[in-house]
Amino acid sequence: MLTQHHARSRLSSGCAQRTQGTVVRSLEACASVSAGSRRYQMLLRKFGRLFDSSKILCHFPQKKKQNLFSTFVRGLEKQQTACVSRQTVDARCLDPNRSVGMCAKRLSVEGNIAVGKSTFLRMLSSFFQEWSLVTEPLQKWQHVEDSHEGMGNLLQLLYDDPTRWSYTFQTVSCMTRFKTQIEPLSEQFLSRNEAVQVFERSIYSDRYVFAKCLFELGHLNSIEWAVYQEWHTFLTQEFEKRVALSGIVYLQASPEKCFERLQRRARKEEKTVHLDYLQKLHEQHESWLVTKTTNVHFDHLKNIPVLVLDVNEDFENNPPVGEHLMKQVRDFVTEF
Ligand SMILES: Nc1ncnc2c1ncn2[C@@H]1O[C@H](COP(=O)(O)OP(=O)(O)OP(=O)(O)O)[C@@H](O)[C@H]1O
Ligand SMILES: Nc1nc(=O)c2ncn([C@H]3C[C@H](O)[C@@H](CO)O3)c2[nH]1
Repeated sequence: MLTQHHARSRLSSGCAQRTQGTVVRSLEACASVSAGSRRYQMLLRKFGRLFDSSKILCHFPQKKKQNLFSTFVRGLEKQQTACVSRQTVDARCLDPNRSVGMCAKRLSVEGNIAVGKSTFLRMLSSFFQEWSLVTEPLQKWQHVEDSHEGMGNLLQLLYDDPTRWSYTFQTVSCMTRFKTQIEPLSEQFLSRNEAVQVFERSIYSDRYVFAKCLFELGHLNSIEWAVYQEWHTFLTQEFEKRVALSGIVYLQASPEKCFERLQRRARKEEKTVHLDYLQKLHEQHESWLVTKTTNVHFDHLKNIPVLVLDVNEDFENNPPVGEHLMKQVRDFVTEF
């Protein structure tokens, strides 16, 4: 292992055409991965080369060099559990000015209507009490301020007249999802060894499942679909890391099973939801997350890790099934 002494002697050896930014990024990356992991070794080699290949640090004032060096040494000493990929390191940082250690792993739980996402989130909250869970902002859609009527129920309007209300619904659903996804996390939460945040659905299912489906069904016309996509792309690029996810958990069940659960739950707005709509939504989920034939527009989303969990079986009233699902999520999260 590179010792403090070795690294110091390399500090004084020569110069190269590297930017300060590169050095800082390497240092931060070194500090953020587990010592002993392959990625760590790779960074170590890269870091060693940076020092070997000279000029690098001659642009830095002495104090800065010392700070950088102690950051590096702290990185060497740090024993973290997970091996973090470069892409994930980026996706985990909510604020680009924040140090790499102050990041959260961010997952979304995706799946068809009534597949059991809320139930699954409740189970996550009892297994992983330290995690931050963010439920879908459904109540906001059921209570939209209406200057004439007081409050309007947009979910009801959508299901009663989808062609009239789909565009309005998607603007509200997506806007509320953006708001929840960019909400800052407390310093206290972020400073935990493992800060994990889980969202029930995301700005991505809003577009690649629902809005796309409503367009294909003719409820969004081509102009509405184009306008929706334009502002969705714009906002996602603007917010960039603040809306990026580290992974997706896809709860998969047959449309028939979801329909059965939907009927049992009997939410009043969903009386007009039929099996064929659930079949269409199922196909959208499969194309996006399983066969990956959906054309997605954001690089980080193209390669995102997806955990597919079969939830046809009752996990709500069957503890061993539930525990097995939780274990799979635990392992999945540990991987990145
Ligand atoms: N694995 C399961 N086995 C049996 N019943 C389940 C299971 N998961 C959920 N349910 C039941 O199915 C119904 C729908 O579940 P839930 O509300 O969690 O779905 P959801 O995916 O959050 O729905 P939505 O898409 O509307 O947000 C509830 O009555 C719940 O008790
Ligand atoms: N059109 C449409 N777009 C969305 O982004 C969206 N997200 C959720 N829903 C519907 C499904 C449930 O009935 C109910 C609660 O999940 O809201 C949506 N409907």
